[in-house]
Amino acid sequence: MTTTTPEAVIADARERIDAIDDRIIGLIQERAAVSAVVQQTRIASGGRRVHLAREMEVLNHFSEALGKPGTSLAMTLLELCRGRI
Ligand SMILES: C=C(O[C@@H]1C=C(C(=O)O)C=C[C@H]1O)C(=O)O
Repeated sequence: MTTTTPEAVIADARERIDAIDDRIIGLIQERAAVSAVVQQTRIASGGRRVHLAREMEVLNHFSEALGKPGTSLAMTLLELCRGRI
């Protein structure tokens, strides 16, 4: 029989959390790069960097999935991807 201490369970779970966080950070960087393509293309064709109607769709997507904190998360994500407005 294997005995597992609470300390070992916590240390193992934290390692998994760190690995998940690394993946989330990578996905955010990937999202920012894709977002930059859209923004640069729009600016190059005479448009604006920011498109508020689209941002509302992103905010709604996150709030439907995650509730009110999802809105805050989406706002931070938008700031990371297009800068402050
Ligand atoms: C990427 C776009 O440009 C900007 C960045 C967005 C984003 O990162 O999701 C959303 C709307 C725009 O303000 C877009 O219009 O889709």
